[in-house]
Amino acid sequence: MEGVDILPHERSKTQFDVDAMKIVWAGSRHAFEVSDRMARLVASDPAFQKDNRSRLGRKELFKNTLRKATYAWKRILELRLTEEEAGRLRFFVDEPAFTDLHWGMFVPAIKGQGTEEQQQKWLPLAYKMQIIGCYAQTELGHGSNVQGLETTATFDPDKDEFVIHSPTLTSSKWWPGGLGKVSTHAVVYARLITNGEEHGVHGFIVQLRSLDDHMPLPGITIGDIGMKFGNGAYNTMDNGVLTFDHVRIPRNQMLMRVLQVTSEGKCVQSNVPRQLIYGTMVFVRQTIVADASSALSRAVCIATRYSAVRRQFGSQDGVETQVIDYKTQQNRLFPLLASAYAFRFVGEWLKWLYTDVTQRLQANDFSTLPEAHACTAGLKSLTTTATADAIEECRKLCGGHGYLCASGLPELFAVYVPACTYEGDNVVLLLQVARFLMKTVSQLGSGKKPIGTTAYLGRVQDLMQCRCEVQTVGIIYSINAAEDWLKPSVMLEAFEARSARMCVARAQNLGKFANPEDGFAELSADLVEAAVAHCQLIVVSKFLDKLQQDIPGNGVKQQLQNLCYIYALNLLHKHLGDFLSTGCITPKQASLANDQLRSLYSQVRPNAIALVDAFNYTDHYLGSVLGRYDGNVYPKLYEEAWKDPLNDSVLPDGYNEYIRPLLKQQLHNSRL
Ligand SMILES: CCCCCCCCCC/C=C\C/C=C/C(=O)SCCNC(=O)CCNC(=O)[C@H](O)C(C)(C)COP(=O)(O)OP(=O)(O)OC[C@H]1O[C@@H](n2cnc3c(N)ncnc32)[C@H](O)[C@@H]1OP(=O)(O)O
Ligand SMILES: Cc1cc2nc3c(=O)[nH]c(=O)nc-3n(C[C@H](O)[C@H](O)[C@H](O)COP(=O)(O)OP(=O)(O)OC[C@H]3O[C@@H](n4cnc5c(N)ncnc54)[C@H](O)[C@@H]3O)c2cc1C
Repeated sequence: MEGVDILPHERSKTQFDVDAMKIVWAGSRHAFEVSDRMARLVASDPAFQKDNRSRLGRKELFKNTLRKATYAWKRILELRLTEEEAGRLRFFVDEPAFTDLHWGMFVPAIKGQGTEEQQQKWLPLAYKMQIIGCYAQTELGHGSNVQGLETTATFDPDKDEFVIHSPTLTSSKWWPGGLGKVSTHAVVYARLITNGEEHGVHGFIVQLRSLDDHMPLPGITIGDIGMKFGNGAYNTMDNGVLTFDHVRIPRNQMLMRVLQVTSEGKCVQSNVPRQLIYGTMVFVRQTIVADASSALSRAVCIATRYSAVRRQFGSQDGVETQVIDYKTQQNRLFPLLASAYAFRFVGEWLKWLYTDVTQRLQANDFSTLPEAHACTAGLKSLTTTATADAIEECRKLCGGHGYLCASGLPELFAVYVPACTYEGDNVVLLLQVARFLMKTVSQLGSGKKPIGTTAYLGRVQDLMQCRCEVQTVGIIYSINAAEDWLKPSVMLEAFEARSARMCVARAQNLGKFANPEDGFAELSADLVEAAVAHCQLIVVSKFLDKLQQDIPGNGVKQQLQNLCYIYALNLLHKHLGDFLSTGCITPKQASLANDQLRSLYSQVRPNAIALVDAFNYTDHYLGSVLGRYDGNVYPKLYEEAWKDPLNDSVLPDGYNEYIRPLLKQQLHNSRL
């Protein structure tokens, strides 16, 4: 069987209702319908063509992005799309642009940190795109350490204005997307100074460019920071540099939900916590988790379809084996497929958590903010690291062809990998989680019961005390056969115990230091491992929770169960050292877990193609010859090669200048 016959044959083996799975993946029938409609709209419009991106020079590429982004906006208005539809449309256009920062950070910053009055003034302008905004926080010399920013905003009571200034080279704003060439406004983060006193970092709405001729306003120097990793990729974005030379803005352009500055320069703290200044980052980190499942599922879809099409080495009847049938391929690919689903569900849960904390904040209940910060920071870190690694693994799973731009994977990797850095470097964010965990553990003795995602720390403490005498044989008695690993309570207990024990051990080690900050710095690598264990537990537990829900559709729940256990057992295998060294499981139980994992791979194998079809990606969105829905890989790959500009002529440019003289010289020499 060849090419176009393979994937239909694979689909005929499916053991579950793919349409029902599409709805589970999308989150609801409504979400599925919106996504499906928007994906088709984009795919069918030649204006959104994207297959030439990697061949364009920077200027052409950027102009092309401007064209697409403004055309997308025109369509949004013409079709009167809802906010949800517009978001999906932009998602399927699949090209990083200034609009991401305008809608994703500038608008949320004003919503989250602006007073009612400020929102009323600025949001209508932003909603109509009469102003375009970006989020200017990071500086050349300071990114992770927000409190270390150098830009100043000094209040001048005589004029009732702030003076925004960049005192040093390192205080130049550096990186903000949309800043370099497009934004008319920015939310700029700067140290507030009133009456000679410092009051920490705050956000200010600053106009950067004239609304008439787009020229930078007096005192403002602005430009693009230059080419970034990869062809095409994130180079569609104008990440920018910006300096201020005593730029004046009215007092009412400081975002004042957290702190108000009066006309005398007095600071009045409102009743919301200072950390709300970081609120936009919490919002975006939450969206990044949902995005991780999109990027990962896209790579996995390409690698899975291609693994079914690709054959290597013989079998007895002379037909080569589909590479997807090799256990090694399954062992690399299926955990990534499982991760895509796992990240989808944890992303759904995180969205719920974010909505919940937002509602509480509106009601002046700030109690869940630290947990929301820890969860968004930790899950952002976990899912983006795993996704970036997974995209690269998918490229390798596609062999040599994965290295071609036509596979879609190099560009996907190049666009995706900065997610490990932006919105908080992943290690820095895990250290935040570790601080939160250490604080929680330190309060256990005081009788304060941990809640939410840390509730298990209270429970497992009890467990550790009452079962300490059997620790050498593992704390989980009930695993005596491979199938025992398929019990939700067993899986949860193993992940909870591992994380709790790692946290408690780290806290005990910290206690040995006279100065806790010295201890934290010295043990930071170990602390990061505990934070990872905690975040992995959250993902596993939210996947298990999902399975408790009513999931309609023939065979759908069974498939999700298989994926959930593949996700968890693969993690267990990868982090076996943690599970064994903390005495949570025995080597025998670990070996049973591996047996179970292999058996699950066999159950997923006939459903693999349908499980990636359930993502409902159009060929346009996938942007991959290897991942085509019809599996017609080789003819299309062959066709694609001829489109390369090098093939425009038989003889390359430079033949007469370089190749011909070289060959002639060799000929001449050989005749001597
Ligand atoms: C509508 C469509 C949506 C589409 C979305 C589109 C998304 C577009 C994506 C585009 C791609 C890229 C854009 C990229 C943008 C950026 O990168 S913006 C810049 C991001 N920068 C960072 O993330 C910097 C990272 N650093 C920090 O966050 C903080 O400085 C840090 C967490 C490291 C804290 O450092 P410290 O100095 O220790 O902390 P301090 O300021 O003193 O505060 C300590 C205290 O505060 C708590 N805390 C910290 N952060 C938060 C938070 N975000 N929320 C709540 N609480 C927070 C911390 O836990 C401490 O609490 P404690 O109780 O005192 O222990
Ligand atoms: C594509 C892209 C888009 C971006 N868009 C924007 C934007 O729109 N607006 C904006 O304001 N910013 C933006 N940024 C900037 C981004 O937020 C920062 O790059 C990010 O916060 C990391 O900060 P940094 O670059 O200073 O890294 P650094 O903090 O300098 O990190 C360097 C290394 O030091 C390590 N490190 C740092 N601190 C610690 C610590 N305390 N303990 C242990 N290790 C540590 C890190 O793990 C890392 O390995 C963007 C960045 C990129 C790449």
